Amino acid sequence: MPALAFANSFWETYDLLEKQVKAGVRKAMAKFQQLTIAELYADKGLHLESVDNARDSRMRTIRVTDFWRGVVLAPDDGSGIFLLVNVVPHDDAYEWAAKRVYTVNTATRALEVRNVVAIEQLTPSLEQVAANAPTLLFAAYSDTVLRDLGLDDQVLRAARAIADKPQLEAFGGVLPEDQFEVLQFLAESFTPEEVYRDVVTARKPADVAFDSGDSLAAAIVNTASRITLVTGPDELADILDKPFAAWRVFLHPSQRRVAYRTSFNGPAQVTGGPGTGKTVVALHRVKHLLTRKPRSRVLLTTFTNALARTLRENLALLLDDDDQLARVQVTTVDAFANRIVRDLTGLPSAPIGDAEERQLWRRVGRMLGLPWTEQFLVQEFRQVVLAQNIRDKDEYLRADRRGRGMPLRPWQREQLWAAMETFTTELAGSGRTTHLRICSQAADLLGRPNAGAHQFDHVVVDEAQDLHPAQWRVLRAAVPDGPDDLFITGDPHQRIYDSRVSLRTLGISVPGRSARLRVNYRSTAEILGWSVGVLDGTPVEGLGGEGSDSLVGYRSLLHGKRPRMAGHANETLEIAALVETVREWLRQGVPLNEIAVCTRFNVLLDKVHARLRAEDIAAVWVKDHPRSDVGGVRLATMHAMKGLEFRCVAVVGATARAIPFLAGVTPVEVDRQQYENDMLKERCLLFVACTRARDALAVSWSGTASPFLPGTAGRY
Ligand SMILES: Nc1ncnc2c1ncn2[C@@H]1O[C@H](COP(=O)(O)OP(=O)(O)OP(=O)(O)O)[C@@H](O)[C@H]1O
Repeated sequence: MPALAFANSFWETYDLLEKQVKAGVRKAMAKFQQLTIAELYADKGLHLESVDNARDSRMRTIRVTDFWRGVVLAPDDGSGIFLLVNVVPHDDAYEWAAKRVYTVNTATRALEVRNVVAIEQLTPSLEQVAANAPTLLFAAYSDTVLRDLGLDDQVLRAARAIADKPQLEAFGGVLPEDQFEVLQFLAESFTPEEVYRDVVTARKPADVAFDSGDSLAAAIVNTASRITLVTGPDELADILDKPFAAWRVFLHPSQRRVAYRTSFNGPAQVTGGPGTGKTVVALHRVKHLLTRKPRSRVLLTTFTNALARTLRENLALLLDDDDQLARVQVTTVDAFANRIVRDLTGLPSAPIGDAEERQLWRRVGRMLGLPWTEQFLVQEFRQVVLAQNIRDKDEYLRADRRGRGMPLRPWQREQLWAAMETFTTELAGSGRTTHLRICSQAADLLGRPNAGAHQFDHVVVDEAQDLHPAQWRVLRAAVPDGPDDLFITGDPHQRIYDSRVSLRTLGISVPGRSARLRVNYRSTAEILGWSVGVLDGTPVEGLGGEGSDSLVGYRSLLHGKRPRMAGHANETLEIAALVETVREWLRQGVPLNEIAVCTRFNVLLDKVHARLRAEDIAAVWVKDHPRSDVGGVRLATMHAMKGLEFRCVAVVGATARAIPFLAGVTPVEVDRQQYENDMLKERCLLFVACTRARDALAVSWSGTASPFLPGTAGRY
């Protein structure tokens, strides 16, 4: 009986097909499981036939409906594996199929596809331009080096004619996938050794027929990152009927390598820019850990309750197994700490919010006649006392205040310690506490000998960049030291709260066990390029607090329109223009719940809400946690956009007064270091908001534009 495999190019179109066409695909696919190869060719309804003038003699088409055809690569190696590569309208199918050639990469041994006709047509004109180009992108590499990385004759000739990165990107869509990726890495200045390690070796599947020759069947098995092989009839029905989420099936080799690595001999870390699939990797890692040990328990944490809910839904999609699901607890660190304190002390805790905490500090400052602002007091308490788990005055007087720019004399420290005691006494008097103090208490409780039952076998941490040392202490205490204890994902470029950590000093050391993801699966290259400009190359401290992190090699394979920037004379006109933008997206068929509008503050968001309602456009607040199928444009502050994604995003009110919001930034003359941190936080906040957009991004302001918007300095 023949077997079936699906290429990712198929899923890209399948999801968009109408119901009746999908039914046609299902019916045709079922035949591949019921008939012999001879019967398939003889079947009248299927019309399995060769393609005239095809450059790849294995190309076939099948009939899906009167109007749609499937494109299939037929086996020529006696294996009987048919690869479904696309579903295309009838008239286009033959042309599409005729131009494509599938080959086996000489280095990765994976199956790749190229538009051979386009490469043949484009290369001579590129060569003409290249003859006069001052420099060529790959001039530094010899043919031998490029061939060792898997380039074949045709791609080598094309690569020799490419002058710069935009040309490479424009050409990319027609080049074989692995070879294109090798060229992209080289273009980003990775050494050939690094490219070999990150692209070629990364693709080497651990447990399959890697060296089993050039047969189509072996290559299909070796291409797990782009092809899924169907192993049984139930599986076929399952994958065709469920809404298809590519991330469940196709992992990029760099994602698969970390998610499914058998074991890490201690804490491991995955970083990467927005949309590189860190959350996807965290979910797959959970799956791996649960599968490896039948009774193991996993704690999976993220930053907000809304993100925890989405993680739970996605995990259920990925695991599809109630026993496994029951062994995972998905929560935020704060909620977990709260539960531990309640369970182990029998006492409920009542944390106050940030605004109340600031208010209390203001009262304490006034009561004691202190010269410092409440912002300074909050920061000193969080970044020195709670961060270092300081319990008494002597410890505070000796404390290392590295990272705090304003030096303090001993008598000032005495004064501050008295303020901290007043703060905690006031809190205790009203029966309240703070989230971070609950975390400190939970970490202590988990460290006691009788707490083993509350610990987990593995802890997986998503959105790790904003965790405070007290929160890290809870996570460290939630799992015994050892192999696969902590798996951490995060992006230091998305740090939007003021938490600085040194993971090593907290007993979480990752050297030799860290990986970086570089391919963005969410946004178009146009949105990404513009958003990276918001950061303006400002250096960013690494996730664990040691050294800096960078976005070198960070890229998207998708293309679309450039982000739209618009300044307006006043806010009313800006909101009117926003309504037009939203209407335009709706006219293009974008569903309401795939559109988000975000602002720095709630005041403007309220105005947007009122105006959308007046225009009969449904809108809901992200903070109300609407279910994903609830209609309505999503409204959120920039902070609430963390971790989310939408097809279209409008960032409104990006003015010089809102971003950076100087009232929240420590004045440079008070503390230069804190000023720089605060300013970076503001940049990162705008970066986070803009990188939530998949297809379209519109940024607007009234009055003077935010200085962080690339290309708009001082614009009205
Ligand atoms: N291998 C993959 N194949 C297809 N889609 C993928 C893959 N990996 C990730 N994605 C998609 O890319 C998008 C971003 O993934 P994810 O949310 O995991 O990224 P992230 O790095 O956690 O993002 P951020 O840091 O911005 O929150 C999601 O829509 C996800 O489904």
